Amino acid sequence: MSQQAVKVGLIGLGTVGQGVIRVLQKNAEEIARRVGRPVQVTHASARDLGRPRDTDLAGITLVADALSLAREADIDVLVEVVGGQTVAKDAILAALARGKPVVTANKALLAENGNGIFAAAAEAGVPVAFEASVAGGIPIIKAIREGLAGNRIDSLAGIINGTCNYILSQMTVKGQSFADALADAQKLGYAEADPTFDVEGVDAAHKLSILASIAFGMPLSFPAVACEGITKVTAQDIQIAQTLGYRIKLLGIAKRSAAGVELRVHPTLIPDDQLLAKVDGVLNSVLVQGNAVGQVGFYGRGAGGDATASAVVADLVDVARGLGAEAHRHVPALAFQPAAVQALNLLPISAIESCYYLRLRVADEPGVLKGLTGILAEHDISIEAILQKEPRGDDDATVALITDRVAEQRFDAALAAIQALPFVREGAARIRVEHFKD
Ligand SMILES: NC(=O)c1ccc[n+]([C@@H]2O[C@H](COP(=O)([O-])OP(=O)(O)OC[C@H]3O[C@@H](n4cnc5c(N)ncnc54)[C@H](O)[C@@H]3O)[C@@H](O)[C@H]2O)c1
Ligand SMILES: N[C@@H](CCO)C(=O)O
Ligand code: NA
Repeated sequence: MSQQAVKVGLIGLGTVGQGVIRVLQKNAEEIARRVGRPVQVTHASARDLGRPRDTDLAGITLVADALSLAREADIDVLVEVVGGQTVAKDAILAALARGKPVVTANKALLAENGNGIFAAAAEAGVPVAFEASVAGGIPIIKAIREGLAGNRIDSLAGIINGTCNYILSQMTVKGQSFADALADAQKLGYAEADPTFDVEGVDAAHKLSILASIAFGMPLSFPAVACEGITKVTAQDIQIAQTLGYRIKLLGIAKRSAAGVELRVHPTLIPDDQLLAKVDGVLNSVLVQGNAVGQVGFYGRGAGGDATASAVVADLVDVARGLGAEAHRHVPALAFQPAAVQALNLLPISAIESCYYLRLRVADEPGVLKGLTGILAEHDISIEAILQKEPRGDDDATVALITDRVAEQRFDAALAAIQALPFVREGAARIRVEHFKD
């Protein structure tokens, strides 16, 4: 067994980059036993090389810029944990062009540019590994691509943004404000460089497009993901949902049926006795429905330096074991052979069916419930639960209800008619409701 180390070039020495160095150092012996030889970061590049860091950089050659590292350094594999589009993409393509495999945690880059990057990797005959890009430390990519390869996957759904789950959990359990919970998530290293990607659902949409591709064998289709974040979820809705027996979570959902594929990210009420409702803090969880295995669930830390590094290092182990192997021996990037990846019919959100939570501010006067239920009945929408709260201080009351399943278009038509009622005030909240099999 050759003892020459596998030489890793690392670009980005932030939360994840430093985690990768720590995990490779901490578990060096176990990793060498798994690979057959040591795996070491030999070159690294950061925007500010002089910045003091807690991580031990002894023995690592610091290179002034990321592109030089990718192009010129004597490395066997490039790890990209810079984030963003420009430098990350140029460095990855430069490494691939030189026949170097790549490991990346960059879901934004893959969601936007993955089809081109995977084509370049196929051309170069080397892998691009991306386990850390979805659900942090949970080995969800490997599980879907390899562990569930015997199934036709019909759907998947899950909590795939740690920052949003942390914020919603803190608001629900500790009564913390949205702004304070977000600031904590940033301090803990969970949030993206631009946290609007997290709270507006964009990061979850990036991840969902990656999961859908490897589950259904379709090209990355990020622009087709219907995306709503958590910025409009209020403490009042969280509290009413709890009273009705639900928790609010940001979910990513991908489903395929004869009609086509639905891809959506949005806040969702989930019955509080179901698995996903109990996943709190930075934890992520993904449920996958396969036609042979049934439902499989995955659960673990979705963000943070060491948890994400766990996935990056697992990819490094895979890549290191396969160095020099013929290209056809690599697991295909999108789980299906490139020629078998097929564009599928993507459904607009208006065609999608779900149950709805609706919360309204209404005048405290007789006939309100009759007016509301009348309009829902006219649109053939049944009500599962309804709750009325007397006014406190001002003249308005609150009505909240949960509907049966209905197509979005029909629900929106009913909502427009409800909002036109003279006793309904501005500021309705409407959140989708999903029930999962445990
Ligand atoms: N933090 C997490 O929990 C987490 C989890 C999964 C995936 N990711 C992904 O991992 C990547 C890195 O995230 P992070 O949280 O470590 O971010 P970060 O901001 O902590 O680190 C990024 C580092 O890259 C450096 N950098 C920026 N431009 C550079 C350049 N041109 N050359 C060299 N270095 C440069 C920055 O100075 C920073 O230190 C992102 O793609 C992110 O989406 C993060
Ligand atoms: N910002 C991301 C990092 C992990 O991908 C999250 O909060 O889930
Ligand atoms: Na993962």
